[in-house]
Amino acid sequence: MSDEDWLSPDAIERWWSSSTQNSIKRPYSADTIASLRDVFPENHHSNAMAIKLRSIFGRVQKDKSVNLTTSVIDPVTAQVMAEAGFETLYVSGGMSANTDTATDDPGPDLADYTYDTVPKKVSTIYRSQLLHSRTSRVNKSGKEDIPLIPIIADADSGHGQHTAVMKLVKLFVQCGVSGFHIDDLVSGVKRHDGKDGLSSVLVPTNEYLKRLVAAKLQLDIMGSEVVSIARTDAETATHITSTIDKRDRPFILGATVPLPRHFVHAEGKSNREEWKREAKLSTLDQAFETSQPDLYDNFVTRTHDMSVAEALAIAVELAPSFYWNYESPRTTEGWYAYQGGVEAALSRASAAANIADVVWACAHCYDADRAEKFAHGVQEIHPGKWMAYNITGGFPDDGSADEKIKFIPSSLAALGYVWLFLPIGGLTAVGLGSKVAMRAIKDQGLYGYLSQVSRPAAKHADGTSPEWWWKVMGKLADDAADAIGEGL
Ligand SMILES: C[C@](O)(C(=O)O)[C@H](CC(=O)O)C(=O)O
Ligand SMILES: [Mg+2]
Repeated sequence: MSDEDWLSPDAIERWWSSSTQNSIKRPYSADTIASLRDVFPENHHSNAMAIKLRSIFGRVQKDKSVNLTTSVIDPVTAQVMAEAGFETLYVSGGMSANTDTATDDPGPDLADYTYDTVPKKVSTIYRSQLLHSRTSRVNKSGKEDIPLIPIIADADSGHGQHTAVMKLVKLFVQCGVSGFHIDDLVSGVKRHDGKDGLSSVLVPTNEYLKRLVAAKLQLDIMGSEVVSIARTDAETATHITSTIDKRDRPFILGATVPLPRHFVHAEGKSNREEWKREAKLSTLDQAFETSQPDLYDNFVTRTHDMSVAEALAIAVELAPSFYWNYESPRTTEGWYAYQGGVEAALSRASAAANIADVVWACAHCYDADRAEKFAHGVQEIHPGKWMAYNITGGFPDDGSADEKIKFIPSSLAALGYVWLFLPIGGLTAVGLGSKVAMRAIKDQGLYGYLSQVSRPAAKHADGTSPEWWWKVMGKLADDAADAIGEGL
């Protein structure tokens, strides 16, 4: 878009009908975007990088392959990953939380860091790539230019309501991101020990979509091609904050057995487990079908567009003795019990696919059946939609699944997944790699450093040794000094 067209709604419409933008259904007009824009466009590097990312996804989709990456931790890992031939880099919120937050306070992955944490990491990695690319050109080392690698980053739950999401997205774009993911979680409530059966807590579908629309609105305001990835945690979710959205009705659980006290009064793990067993949790529709099979079709017809509260009233009108209580299993925070699974993830991804470029059902571990169900479900409604997959762990340590593991990327590619990432792989690799080197320095002193660290590094790893920074990178500074000359 030229600078003269920047504030023209017609030009914005034309951009929206281009191949990178035309699959998105926006609930706002080009006039609105024109009126929200600053007078001048910012000249974003991230636009060029985002187009590169789009072409990588487009290419792997055509080739029926998948782009695989892992987390980049710092400029050194970025450089090592570039040399290894990675085509995308992932800036993980979890790895940022563990190592380096904007407030300097590391901790577990709870997205409780300030919202500039991940964008700042993106900025460091992006700028380090620019520097390396300049060096490779200035030194004309005979090697090919070091390519700039698109960065995909973790936007967590958006760090607040729509204005926070917009500020976060703006900062990401300014920092040189090429893609980011936003999820449907309530921030900061992950239990790592699974206490009380609590895993992930979702916001209603509507709130999730609002986050994604806010993100797209900000991208449109900036004229940005950055790729948005809609992550849903519905596959592993156990709770939801509200029952208001009718799209969440099939997954809200209620008690089918009246118990004298509600769930919150059952104290301790075993009492809570027992409460849930006795309450015989079920969704409203399943409960009604089981208890009133003859009335079920009528119930479905009358309630197809209703939330649980509305549908429950109809259920009781049709069968006054019917019992289903979605209030009694609520937690002390007020969260409702939720039936997570691939169907729930599909319900969210199908809606999110209208407003985001990529859909992703976060599962942490590989499961062939769920990966297939999700892919088929998405592709049936949104043919050609880009899909992502993540694997954190879950494989047996004894090697018994190794042969199968080798084929996971090609199986995912065959299903249409375009991006596969190992969020914690970068940190684990850095830790493991430096263990050998640190042990050598500790045990053998200077000789250990020379023989096992600095000499191998000088041979094999541009950008990782001080010699390299001095000699190769120093040429940039020397060239600048020559350009400035002796003074006028
Ligand atoms: C992808 C993720 O959001 C991350 O921050 O890297 C984490 C990774 C993990 O905890 O396995 C997540 O999946 O929530
Ligand atoms: Mg994260």
